[in-house]
Amino acid sequence: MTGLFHVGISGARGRMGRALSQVLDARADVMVAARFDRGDQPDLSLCDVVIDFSTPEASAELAAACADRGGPALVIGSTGFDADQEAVVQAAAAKIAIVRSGNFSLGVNILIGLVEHAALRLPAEDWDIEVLEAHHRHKVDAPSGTALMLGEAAAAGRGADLKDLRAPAREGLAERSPGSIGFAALRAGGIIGEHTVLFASADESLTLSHSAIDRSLFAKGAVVAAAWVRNRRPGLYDMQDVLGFRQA
Ligand SMILES: NC(=O)C1=CN([C@@H]2O[C@H](COP(=O)(O)OP(=O)(O)OC[C@H]3O[C@@H](n4cnc5c(N)ncnc54)[C@H](OP(=O)(O)O)[C@@H]3O)[C@@H](O)[C@H]2O)C=CC1
Ligand SMILES: O=C(O)C1=N[C@H](C(=O)O)C[C@H](O)C1
Repeated sequence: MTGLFHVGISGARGRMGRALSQVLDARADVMVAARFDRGDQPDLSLCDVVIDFSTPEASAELAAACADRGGPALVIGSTGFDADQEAVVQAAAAKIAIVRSGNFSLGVNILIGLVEHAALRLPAEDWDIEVLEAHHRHKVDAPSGTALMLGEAAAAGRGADLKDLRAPAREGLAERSPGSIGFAALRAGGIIGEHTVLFASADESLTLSHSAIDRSLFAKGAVVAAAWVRNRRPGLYDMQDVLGFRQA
C-alpha cells in the first residue's frame, strides 16, 4: 500500500525515539502525528501506526490500550519482556496487528536464518553453542532481545525450545552442560550492538557475527515494519514476516 500515513512515536525522547524522529522527518510519505513519553496521554486516534521503543512495561500498556480501541497498529521494539508482559502483547494481537522484534536490521534477520541452519547441520553431541553480545553502558536488559532471538534460532535448528536448552548465567564452579546454549553479555561505553553466535567442537569453531554501526539502522527497519503493518489483519508478526522470510 502507498500514500501518506501517520505515525506516533512512543519513547520519543529516548535514544531510539530520537533516531526514529530523524528518520521519519526525512520521509515525505510519513507524517509524525504524535510523540509521547512517560506520563503523557497520547491521542491514539491521530495515528495509523505507533512505533514504540520504550520499556516492556510501557509497551504492554500501550498494546492493551490500542487493542481496547481497535487500533492503531503497533511496531514494538522494546526488549526485556517478562512472561506477563508477553501475554498482554499476545492478547492485544488478537485485536490489532502488531510487529514485534528485538532487532529491525536486515543483517540480523538474515543471521537468524544462518544460525538456525548451522545449528541444524552441526551435531549437538560435538558442537557447543554460545551467544555473545555487547551493548552501551545504558542498556538495562540482558541478554539482549537479539541474543535471545539468536538463541531461539539455534534451539529451533536443534528441534527444541530455547527454554529447554538455555544455560543459567555462569558463575562459580561448574562444567558446561552438554547440549545447552549459553549467553554472555558485555556493557561498555557507546557500543551500538554486537552479536556473535559461536559454534565450537573439540577440533574447530565457527563464528557468525553482526555489528550495528549506526542506531538509525533500527529506526529505518522499524519504519519499514510500520509501512507493512498498517491495515494488516490482527496478529503478532515479526521482522521475518515483514521481510518475507517466513512463508505462510
Ligand atoms: N528492536 C530493536 O531493533 C531495538 C530495540 N531497542 C530497545 O528499545 C528500548 C528503548 O531503547 P532506548 O531508546 O535505547 O532507551 P531509552 O531509555 O533511551 O528510551 C526509552 C524511552 O521510553 C520512555 N518511556 C518510559 N516509559 C514510557 C511510557 N509509559 N510511555 C512512553 N514512553 C515511555 C523513556 O522516558 P523516561 O526516560 O522518562 O523514562 C525514554 O524516553 C529498549 O528496550 C531497547 O532494548 C533498542 C534499539 C533497537
Ligand atoms: O538497547 C539497545 O540499544 C539495543 N537493543 C536491542 C536488543 O536488545 O537486542 C537491539 C540492538 O542490539 C540495540
